[in-house]
Amino acid sequence: MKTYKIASIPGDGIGKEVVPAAIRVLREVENIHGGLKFEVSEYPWGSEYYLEHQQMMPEDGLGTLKHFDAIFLGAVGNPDIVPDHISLWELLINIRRSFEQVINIRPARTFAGLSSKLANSEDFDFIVVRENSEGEYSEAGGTIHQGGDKVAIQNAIFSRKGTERAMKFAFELAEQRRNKVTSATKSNGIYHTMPFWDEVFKDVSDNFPEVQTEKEHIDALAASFVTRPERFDVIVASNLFGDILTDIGAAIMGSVGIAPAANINMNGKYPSMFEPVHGSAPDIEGKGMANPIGQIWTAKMMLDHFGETEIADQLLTAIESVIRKGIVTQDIGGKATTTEVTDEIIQQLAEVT
Ligand SMILES: NC(=O)C1=CN([C@@H]2O[C@H](COP(=O)(O)OP(=O)(O)OC[C@H]3O[C@@H](n4cnc5c(N)ncnc54)[C@H](O)[C@@H]3O)[C@@H](O)[C@H]2O)C=CC1
Ligand SMILES: CC(=O)C(=O)O
Ligand SMILES: [K+]
Ligand SMILES: [Mn+2]
Repeated sequence: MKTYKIASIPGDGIGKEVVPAAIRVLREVENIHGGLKFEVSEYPWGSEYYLEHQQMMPEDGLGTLKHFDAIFLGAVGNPDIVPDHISLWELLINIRRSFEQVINIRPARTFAGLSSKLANSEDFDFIVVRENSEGEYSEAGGTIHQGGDKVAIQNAIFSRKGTERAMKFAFELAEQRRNKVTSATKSNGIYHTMPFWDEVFKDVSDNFPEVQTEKEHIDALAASFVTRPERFDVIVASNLFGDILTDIGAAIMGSVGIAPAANINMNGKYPSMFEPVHGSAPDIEGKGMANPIGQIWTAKMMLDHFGETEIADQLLTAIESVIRKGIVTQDIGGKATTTEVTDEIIQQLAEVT
């Protein structure tokens, strides 16, 4: 029996609805597989925890998480009670940085039976590799003066090490796919960091002569995601560009509610963290309407990460068949509740295996 220790952090809002749903699916994975066990420990960290303790997680929270095989997180953010930059930086971004989860992998693709928000869209299947440790998401900077004189400075940080690492990851991923990498740049408007980004891209691409490359400015690239998503294979992007592109990728699939993501630690020192692209969706919290597919597909990525690829593929097949049957939540055109979709995925999983 192989046992995986998972730290579950539902977080805020619909995170508290979709994480338990995905854990139920993982329980079915255990049943079907027979040789796998998930030891799940749940931590109630988030904005409500902050109200009580003035911090998003306990002082030794990272020490607690460190010993797990993976972290399975929903979403963080309840802007009514904690400012977003505090809640995200103290929990989500703190874990990403402290645990050196330097790459964020975010796939997007069409599914049979799921009508993309694009009219007459062709099939597409791409993965955004988002640099996850530096870039525009940075604490470097500050404010001076107050009121009308107030000035805010925010520095973007691009190291050769971090940039090269993300690009190399993207090329290696492309080699296992369709051999194409697109670089998201903006070297026409951002004077220092983006020409540097282009320079590193050129250097890394020289080591992968068989991979086709292109670079596109982020504005045009964002438009291409909408007009011609079928032409992409792997896209490598900085932290902010990758963040924005992956919400577009999710939107053209049909909904941000189905997009998965994996925050990958590459040096083996700390666990990786699996959390969907979407946030805590306060507008639909508590209504039973949250699409659980993003979180469940994220669980599939966690299974892949563990090397349990066969059952992971079966889980994706189960998700696909539920989409095809149209037993889906409102965001993708159905009437089903979070629980009904989850029940159906569990049932399909039993049937496909
Ligand atoms: N990784 C994380 O934990 C993230 C956290 N956030 C935080 O979440 C809060 C809300 O942020 P928003 O910008 O509104 O982004 P959001 O992704 O939470 O919501 C955007 C829209 O998508 C819908 N949506 C999201 N997930 C859905 C699902 N599973 N099923 C159906 N509909 C879904 C929401 O109802 C909303 O209309 C903020 O506090 C924000 O900082 C936002 C993005 C990522
Ligand atoms: C914070 C956020 O939106 C993200 O990391 O995707
Ligand atoms: K999330
Ligand atoms: Mn985002």
